[in-house]
Amino acid sequence: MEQHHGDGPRSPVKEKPVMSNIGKSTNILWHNCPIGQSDRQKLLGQKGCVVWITGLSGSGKSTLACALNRELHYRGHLTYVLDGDNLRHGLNRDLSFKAEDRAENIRRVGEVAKLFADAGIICIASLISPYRRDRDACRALLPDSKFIEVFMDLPLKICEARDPKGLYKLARTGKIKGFTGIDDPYEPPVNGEIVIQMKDGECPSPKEMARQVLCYLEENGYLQA
Ligand SMILES: Nc1ncnc2c1ncn2[C@@H]1O[C@H](COP(=O)(O)OS(=O)(=O)O)[C@@H](OP(=O)(O)O)[C@H]1O
Ligand SMILES: Nc1ncnc2c1ncn2[C@@H]1O[C@H](COP(=O)(O)OP(=O)(O)O)[C@@H](O)[C@H]1O
Repeated sequence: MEQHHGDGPRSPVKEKPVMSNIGKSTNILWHNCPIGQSDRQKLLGQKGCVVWITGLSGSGKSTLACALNRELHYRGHLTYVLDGDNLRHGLNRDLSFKAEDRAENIRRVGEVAKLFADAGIICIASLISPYRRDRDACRALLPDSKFIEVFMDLPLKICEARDPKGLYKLARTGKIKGFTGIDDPYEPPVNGEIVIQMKDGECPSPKEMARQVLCYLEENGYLQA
């Protein structure tokens, strides 16, 4: 992040630094390093960005994240996967599934993803991220088309039939409350960059889904510095 992110004006060089107040942090100063994002991108031969995969539980988010990660890795690109389920084992272990905790979950992951993108890495984030407002807030953190939203547009019926963790069954019998798609909302993206859909009643294979995203990255210049 080479630009100044404070509330106040940019600190003039060799003049008294201008302190900022951000949230509960008072008297803080943005420090710029001489090696920046463009230097790291040149080193890596790619553009740092965030591929944000959203969709219902069981829609294939993690499957796509892993398949895309593999394809990019074998083509020599540096990637990192941020998976909602995994992050809830650590960074986000204090968060529940109520709306405000989901919002905080997405905010934190958005900020982490922004750091990865700034590092020049192709960051693949796969989270249900059910609220449009929370996803849009992440998009706003990543200007210049660095936020690529991928919607897993699979019907609830398919996701529920897969039910690899048995969670839909628990939700249907009331043993899990507030389960996305059952008794908690999911707001689909309106203008996302990529939509993964069934074709002729068939779900694309993991490799096909990954190729769809890969083509987008290639066509839009992310796979070169
Ligand atoms: N109530 C409820 N609703 C939805 N999902 C639930 C819930 N309780 C547990 N799980 C499990 O948590 C995984 C989703 O975590 P996320 O961090 O991606 O969710 S969110 O973005 O904060 O909505 C999700 O993983 P995926 O199935 O991979 O989506 C579930 O395994
Ligand atoms: N394209 C696909 N075709 C067939 N099965 C899939 C596909 N994508 C995912 N699956 C299967 O569906 C289940 C849920 O996938 P997963 O990636 O865990 O979804 P999510 O991360 O959205 O919860 C898994 O059992 C997975 O193997």
